[in-house]
Amino acid sequence: MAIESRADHGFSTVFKSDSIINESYKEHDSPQTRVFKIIVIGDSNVGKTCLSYRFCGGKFLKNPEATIGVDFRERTLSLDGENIKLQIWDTAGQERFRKSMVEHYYRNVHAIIFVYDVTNLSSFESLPEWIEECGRHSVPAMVPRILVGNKCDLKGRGEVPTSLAQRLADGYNFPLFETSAKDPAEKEHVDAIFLTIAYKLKNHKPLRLKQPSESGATNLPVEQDQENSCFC
Ligand SMILES: Nc1nc2c(ncn2[C@@H]2O[C@H](COP(=O)(O)OP(=O)(O)OP(=O)(O)O)[C@@H](O)[C@H]2O)c(=O)[nH]1
Repeated sequence: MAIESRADHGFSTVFKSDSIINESYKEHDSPQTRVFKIIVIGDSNVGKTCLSYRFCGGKFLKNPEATIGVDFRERTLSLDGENIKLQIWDTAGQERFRKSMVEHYYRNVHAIIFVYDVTNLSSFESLPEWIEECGRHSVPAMVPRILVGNKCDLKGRGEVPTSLAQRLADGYNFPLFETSAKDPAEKEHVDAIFLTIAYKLKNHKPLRLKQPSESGATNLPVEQDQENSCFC
């Protein structure tokens, strides 16, 4: 079953209905809750669905189906007394399942997670293409991007050495995480990846110098929209 997307996105598309709403969402969602959109990008089969499910549902999803378009999950966190809702867009890796959706993935995104499979060199070699795709969709440079190597439980059979991944991450100035959506011992590490992003976004205090023509006052800090925000 599918549900229509909300009108405030200004488009009509479908999401799968397996969205997982953290229990805390119902209890704590309030006008003060800040919502951040995070997209998870990478080749098919690298574990994007399993990673987002591990974070939002706390479990390893057995037998996931290939994502068609986008799966939508969310989890609300309470950070230093403030509610932060992370809206995770788990995107399709297969071109045929994503092409009509790509514009929607990147619109108003707050952070991007690029995923590769540590046992699959070609999924790692695809990363520059995924990163360039973001550039082509005008994602502002200040939107945080991170790199995640998944399936570390299979690391013995690994094809992508950490040193190689670190070089790529350094080249782009992205943080690198290696983890496993499958290994229960890595559950907290997966949480930590998303928490790192949440804190970064939470601590973002957008400022803009108001122009004299707007108010008569000068140098007053006010909220600005995402396009001009710095998340650093
Ligand atoms: N060993 C191991 N397998 C994993 C892990 N994460 C995912 N998998 C397996 O990898 C396969 C693909 O996982 P998905 O999460 O569906 O991959 P995806 O990137 O979302 O794939 P698309 O939806 O096609 O883009 C499944 O068989 C999962 O069980 C992991 O951390 N370790």
